[in-house]
Amino acid sequence: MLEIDGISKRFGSTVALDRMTFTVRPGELYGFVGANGAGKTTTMRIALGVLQADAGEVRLDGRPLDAASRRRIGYMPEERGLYPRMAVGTQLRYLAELRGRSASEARAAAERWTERLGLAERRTEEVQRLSLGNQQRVQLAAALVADPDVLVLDEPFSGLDPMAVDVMSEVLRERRDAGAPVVFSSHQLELVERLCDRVGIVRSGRTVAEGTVDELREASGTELVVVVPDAPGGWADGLPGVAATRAAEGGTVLTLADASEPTLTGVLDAARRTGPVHEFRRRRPALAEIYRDTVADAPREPVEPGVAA
Ligand SMILES: Nc1ncnc2c1ncn2[C@@H]1O[C@H](COP(=O)(O)OP(=O)(O)OP(=O)(O)O)[C@@H](O)[C@H]1O
Repeated sequence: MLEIDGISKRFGSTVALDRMTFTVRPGELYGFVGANGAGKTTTMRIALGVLQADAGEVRLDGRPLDAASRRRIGYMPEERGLYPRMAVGTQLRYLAELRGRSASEARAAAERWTERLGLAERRTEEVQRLSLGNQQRVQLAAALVADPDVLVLDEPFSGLDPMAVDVMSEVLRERRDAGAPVVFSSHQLELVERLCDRVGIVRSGRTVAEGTVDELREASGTELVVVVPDAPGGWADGLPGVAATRAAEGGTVLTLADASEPTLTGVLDAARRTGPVHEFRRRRPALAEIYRDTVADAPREPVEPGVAA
């Protein structure tokens, strides 16, 4: 389990992190999302010991991280720190050996991961001669080659072609299924929604919402889609428990102030009085919408871990 507990970090007068807190559990794929400059890379760098926090603690399996436990983490940095002139295979073997693997283990792991990530033909090529997407595959191989217990990946999907996105997704799921905590940052919210068990939304260096996408949906309020073709405009305005209405999704979308049984029954009865009801369902907002709403009205104080804002 990887715990980021109340990490703060300033760069001069810039507050990059302000009590950043979240936990990635074993066997969990955790999506770390937030605007440019929200503090994702800084958090990951601190977790890997590349940067020092001003306050707070990072723990792995309950113990503060030290040099030895950091070696258990496979890290894919945003700045993609590979040696440009080294051949792919040599580089991967070198990184595996640096992390304590024997020469034969390192060779086997480099072969396995280059094979798996579609890089077998590129093993003898210099990294700098590869396309950016292929360099990124090598970077993922570099994070995996020493068989880490935890994966921390900074925007691993950016710039990948659809096939590479599929391979990356599959590898992350596999590591998760093998019991590793896996955390990655991304601006591709559809992908995060599809892939992640839990999501942390950060703003201005703090976690402002956290949970499964369904929990975040629940916390973002209830909307109903009602399609009543014969209804006059404004048919749902002012119904008890209805905070707002708008025309969308081929009918009327009602934002409920409360999603209680009487409110739902009242809306359904009102809809029926206008004529046939073609659709009556709860709307499921996409993560991108929840994200926009959450970031727009984020609270000033951070939420308790595990509680969606
Ligand atoms: N080395 C540094 N020196 C000064 N300021 C920094 C440094 N690194 C980060 N910052 C600042 O800290 C804040 C958080 O940056 P960070 O890179 O962690 O954000 P991010 O969420 O990863 O953004 P992005 O989505 O653009 O990658 C920003 O205001 C950034 O300008």
